[in-house]
Amino acid sequence: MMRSCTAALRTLRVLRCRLEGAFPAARHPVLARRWFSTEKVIPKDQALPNPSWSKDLRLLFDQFMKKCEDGSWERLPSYKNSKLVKEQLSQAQLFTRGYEDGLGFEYVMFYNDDEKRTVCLFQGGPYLQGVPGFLHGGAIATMIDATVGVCAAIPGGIVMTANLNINFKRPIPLCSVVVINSQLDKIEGRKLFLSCDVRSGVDEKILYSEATSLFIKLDPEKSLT
Ligand SMILES: CCCCCCCC/C=C\CCCCCCCC(=O)SCCNC(=O)CCNC(=O)[C@H](O)C(C)(C)COP(=O)(O)OP(=O)(O)OC[C@H]1O[C@@H](n2cnc3c(N)ncnc32)[C@H](O)[C@@H]1OP(=O)(O)O
Repeated sequence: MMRSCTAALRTLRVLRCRLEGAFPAARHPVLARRWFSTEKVIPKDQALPNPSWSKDLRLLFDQFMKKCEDGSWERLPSYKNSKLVKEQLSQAQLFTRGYEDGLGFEYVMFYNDDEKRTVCLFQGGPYLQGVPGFLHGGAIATMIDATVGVCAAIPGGIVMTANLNINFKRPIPLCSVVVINSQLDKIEGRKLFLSCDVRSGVDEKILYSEATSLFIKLDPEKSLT
């Protein structure tokens, strides 16, 4: 128990350093002011099991938590709100965290720094339906964008999606679990190129989608609008 608490605290410290390293306040004054909160209240980490998680999602979560034990993988915490919420738009919250447990996007991401890979375990709930019984393509695109976005933001700092190219190969059944596996392929100046695939959870036999993306590191000298 004591050992796992110490390990958890260590992981938290590492994550905090990473986050601060990824987004030093000086890098992009406008976004940095918006994203960093000085509040003392500790928000709830949403990237942890809740009762809506299926057996498969829990199983995969447990397998990845095991991979975290030797430090090669890290679980990435995830929160509903940023500082922007309180200061500029009281109702703003992260798009993927806006639903009640189990109804929308249930997911957790893991990062491997050596391999520059991010894996997202994702269970899309009933409010994400497109064709009856299947996930909406926009919901799939959202989770692909979020996964490759994190994979780009950890080494790249403040980035935005410039291009996202998706091939939808098979429909994803609603409420099933998929594994989104993304990697950083190349960096050229401010451009980060990433690729990703989406496969069925646990057995990974079905290839649902494949994507490539381009993220651009924001230029602190340029205005976003
Ligand atoms: C362990 C630690 C834990 C860490 C946890 C991390 C937490 C992470 C937190 C958060 C992660 C994020 C996860 C969310 C992900 C969601 C992201 C989104 O949904 S973003 C919204 C949609 N995207 C937009 O709205 C952009 C709109 N576009 C723009 O604002 C601009 O076009 C922008 C910023 C992308 C680029 O503009 P410029 O002015 O800075 O740059 P220019 O000069 O135009 O381009 C730079 C180079 O890129 C090429 N380029 C630009 N766009 C291109 C395109 N579409 N295709 C090909 N090349 C392009 C250009 O040709 C140029 O190339 P040459 O340097 O000349 O070689």
